[in-house]
Amino acid sequence: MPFSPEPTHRHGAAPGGPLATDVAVLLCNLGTPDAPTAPALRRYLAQFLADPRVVEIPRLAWALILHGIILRVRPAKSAAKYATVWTAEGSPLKVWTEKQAKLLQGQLGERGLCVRVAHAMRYGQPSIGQTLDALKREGVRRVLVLPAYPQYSGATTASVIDDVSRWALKTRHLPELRFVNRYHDDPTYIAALAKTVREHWQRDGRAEKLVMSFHGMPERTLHLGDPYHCECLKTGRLLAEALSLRDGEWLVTFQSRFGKAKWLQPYTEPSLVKLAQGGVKSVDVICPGFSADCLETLEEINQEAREAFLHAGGQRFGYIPCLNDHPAGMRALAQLAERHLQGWPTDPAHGDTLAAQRARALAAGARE
Ligand SMILES: C=CC1=C(C)c2cc3[nH]c(cc4nc(cc5[nH]c(cc1n2)c(C)c5CCC(=O)O)C(CCC(=O)O)=C4C)c(C)c3C=C
Ligand SMILES: [Fe+2]
Ligand SMILES: [Fe+2]
Repeated sequence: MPFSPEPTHRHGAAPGGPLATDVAVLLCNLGTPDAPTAPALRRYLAQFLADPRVVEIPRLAWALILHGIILRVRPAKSAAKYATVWTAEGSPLKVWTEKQAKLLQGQLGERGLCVRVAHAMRYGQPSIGQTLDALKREGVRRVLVLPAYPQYSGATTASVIDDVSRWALKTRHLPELRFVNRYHDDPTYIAALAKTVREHWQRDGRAEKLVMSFHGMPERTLHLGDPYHCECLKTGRLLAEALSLRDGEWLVTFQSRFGKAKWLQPYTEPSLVKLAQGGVKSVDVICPGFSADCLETLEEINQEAREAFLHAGGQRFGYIPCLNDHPAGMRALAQLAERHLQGWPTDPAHGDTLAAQRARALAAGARE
């Protein structure tokens, strides 16, 4: 049978027919509101910020602050920001994540791997539990969970694993499960980032400094043993090495501070302002911790931080987009998945497993 990387043929959820593979990759991202409106933001933030992995303060006190203050004020403010980056197809994070799942399916197919790729969101839709249920119904018996976070943190990666575990607690016949915890130092990921920087330099010229801005975390999580900070610094160092940058030509900063506590430093926007005030005229900014452009990169960096840098005397602010659907970034994800799929039956010749045969028999029975 000719091999097709298309998810609609034997290797995907063919309408009316079962899968020829019982192996799936589940690409998980954070999730995003359904609409750039205050009610949609309230639903999204209520779920996101109630996660004890995200806000680690005693539950009762936090519930009072969250419902008494934050969910009354923040939804409208955040909705206005989302409105500035919203596209015809929806939130950028959703659009990129869907596209990445499709491309990953194709890339794995081209590598001769017969797997089903699906995507899910930790907060909002499609949820991780509902997607795992759907995969099971299609005959999937093995799932590689791939959180789209290069650097591990309790707030992101572990929270995805929590959610899969919550689904597992109420599921009788569990699939085999594997998890990718991190890929912050993966050479193909670093090379992909370096490629996007070089492409930017070729197109727009090279700035005096390369600022690598990562999403922040409360500083206390570092002292409690969260590896996130160290992994961001390692990604930064490896990217600088890949670009042959010298000390002083690059820096790592942390953005998106939330709440009053001290977060990881240096903070992105104040650093950019300090650079401009110190006479730096041009910067390039990349956000290597985000696998896809989203509110935090498009609005906070490419709008707010840009304005702050220019206002403080900077003259040129180059924004380098996230890996999104860049072929080099997709190759990195495909290679990562391939490595973690080792030993599972992904060969098309072996794709017609007992599970798939059983699913087909069931489907045939159901049609009669
Ligand atoms: C990439 C890694 C991320 C880490 C680490 C992270 C930690 C973290 N985030 C918040 C609070 C908010 N984050 C918000 C948006 C947001 N965060 C990430 C990624 C990480 N967060 C992404 C990709 C996005 C964008 C989502 C989108 O829809 O585009 C928001 C919502 C927006 C807003 O109201 O400002 C909040 C809130 C905390 C508290 C935290 C660590 C403890
Ligand atoms: Fe966040
Ligand atoms: Fe933000």
